[in-house]
Amino acid sequence: MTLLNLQHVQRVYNPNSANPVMALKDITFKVEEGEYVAIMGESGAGKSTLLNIIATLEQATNGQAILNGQDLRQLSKDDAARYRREHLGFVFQHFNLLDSLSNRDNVYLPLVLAKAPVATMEERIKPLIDRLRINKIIDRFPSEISGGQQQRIAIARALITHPDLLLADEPTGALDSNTSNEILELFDEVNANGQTIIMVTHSAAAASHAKRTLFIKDGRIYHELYRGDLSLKDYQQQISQTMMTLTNGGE
Ligand SMILES: Nc1ncnc2c1ncn2[C@@H]1O[C@H](COP(=O)(O)OP(=O)(O)OP(=O)(O)O)[C@@H](O)[C@H]1O
Repeated sequence: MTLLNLQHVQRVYNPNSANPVMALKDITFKVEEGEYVAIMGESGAGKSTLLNIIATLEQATNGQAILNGQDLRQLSKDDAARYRREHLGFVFQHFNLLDSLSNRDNVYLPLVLAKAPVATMEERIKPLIDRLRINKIIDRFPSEISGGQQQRIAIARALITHPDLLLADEPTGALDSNTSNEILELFDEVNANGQTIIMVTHSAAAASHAKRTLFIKDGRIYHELYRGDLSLKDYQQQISQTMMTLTNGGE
């Protein structure tokens, strides 16, 4: 089933000024339930703008953005905030955990905001503690654990609402390569469990874990690669080559 359907999405910043910026010119693609899609492109290509539109943080100026049957352009600001809480999970480059809360309370936070009963929180955290291997750190504080461990807690926080879609923005950008690999393997497992993931990244190594990579250039989809049966290494090489061609202005 199609989870996300973007049709001819455009996003113009400062449309009435002397210098309007067309951050997205014409973006059309679909994401099926259970897919794992990476989005790559040079700085300024429009990746964050695209992610913000899918995340209901911004609205498309033109075109259609439909997520799980909901037309995102129809959402008011309040509706969008609720929609985000109930349907989307977020993982960021810098983890964005609250230092004053224990790791457990950080994971509970989206359910606290949704006024879920404590029993639901306790029931939902259990499989996450096992799956994300955070049992030893769950009752510490974010300042007492490593970056990779903080990202595990952030992933648990993103998954505890059972989101339709997990959005990750450079999730390994602040981690060393070994820890990045651990987090990417975790994303693989989360996806293998059926979770749909869209990840924005500058890293070919990170993108190679996704089953499909979309390349954005100047606000348009420039190219698309499927991993198919390729090994991680070969796929990563293909992604790097495509990025190089894109950066050099090739067709
Ligand atoms: N609020 C804004 N007002 C005006 N222009 C903006 C705004 N946000 C982004 N832009 C412009 O829109 C274009 C796309 O920006 P965007 O942040 O989506 O790119 P990006 O691919 O995410 O870049 P990076 O990899 O550096 O984060 C750029 O030209 C940027 O300067």
